[in-house]
Amino acid sequence: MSSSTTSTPDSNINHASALQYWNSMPATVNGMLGGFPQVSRIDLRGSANFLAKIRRLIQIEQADTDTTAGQSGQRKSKKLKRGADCGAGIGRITEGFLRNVCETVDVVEPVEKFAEVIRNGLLTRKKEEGNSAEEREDEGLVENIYITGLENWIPTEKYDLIWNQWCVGHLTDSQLTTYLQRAANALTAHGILVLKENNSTDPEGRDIYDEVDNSVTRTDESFRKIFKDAGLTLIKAEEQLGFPRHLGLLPVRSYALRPNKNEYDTVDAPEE
Ligand SMILES: C[S@@+](CC[C@H](N)C(=O)[O-])C[C@H]1O[C@@H](n2cnc3c(N)ncnc32)[C@H](O)[C@@H]1O
Repeated sequence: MSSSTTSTPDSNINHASALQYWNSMPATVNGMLGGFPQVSRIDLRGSANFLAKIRRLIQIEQADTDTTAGQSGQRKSKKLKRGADCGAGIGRITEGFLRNVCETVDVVEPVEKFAEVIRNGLLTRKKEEGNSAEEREDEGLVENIYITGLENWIPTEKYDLIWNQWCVGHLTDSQLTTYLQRAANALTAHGILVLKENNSTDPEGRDIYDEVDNSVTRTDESFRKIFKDAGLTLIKAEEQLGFPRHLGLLPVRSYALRPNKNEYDTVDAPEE
C-alpha cells in the first residue's frame, strides 16, 4: 500500500528485503494496510460483492451443464468448501470476508509473526468452556498455515477459491506466471482464482518498482498479459470503488481467473 516509488523493472525484487520490510511492520490492520486502516471495511465489502457476482456467473455455467439445477441462476449459494488466503498477513481478509463464504481456509504467509496472529487467534481457537456460540461456529475455520512466499508455495489441497490480495507485487513476472499456473492446477472444477491488487497509473504505462516495501505495482495491461502467458481466462475484472478520494490511493482492481476453457474463449474484453 506504500506510495513512495521509483521507476525500475521487476528485476529489483528481492525477497529477503521484502521480508525484512514486512518483519518491521506492526502485526495490525494498520500495518497490513500501510497506514490506511480505514479502507479495510470498504475493501472487504467490495470483495464480498465481487465474489457474489463471480459465483452467479459460475452458477449459470453449472446450471447449463446440470439438468437438476433448474432455472439458470436459481441455485442457492452455499459456502465454498475450501478457500486459500494468500499473502494473508494477520488474516484480515479471512476474518472479515472469507469466514463468511468458506467452510475452511488455508493461509499462505511468509512472515512468521503475522502467521502467529492467525495461529493464536479466534479463527483457529480450540473449543473452550465459556466461548460464545459465534466463536464455536468459527472453530477450526483455518486449517493449514503455510509459512512461505507464493513463489515457493506448492498447493497440496484443492481449492474452490484462492484469494491473493496486495501481495503478488512481491513476485517477479516470471514467478507470478508460474505461481498462477500452480494455483490454477489446485482449483476444483468450478474453482476461482482472484487477484486484488493496486494498478500502476504511470503516465508512460510502466510498472513501478516500490523501493520501500520492495514490490512492483503493475499496470492493468501487465496483469492481463501475465494472465494470458499463464494460460488463464479472465472472467471478470472490476475496480474497487468507494475509497476516500483525499487519501490519494492507487486504483485497486479485482481479477477473477480460471484455467482456459472453451466456453470463455470468446470473451476478450471482460466487463468492468
Ligand atoms: C499489504 S500486506 C497485505 C496482507 C493481506 N493480504 C491484507 O490485504 O490484509 C502484504 C503481505 O504480503 C506478504 N508477502 C511478502 N512477500 C510475499 C511473498 N513473496 N508471497 C506472499 N506474500 C508475501 C507480507 O508479509 C504481507 O503480509
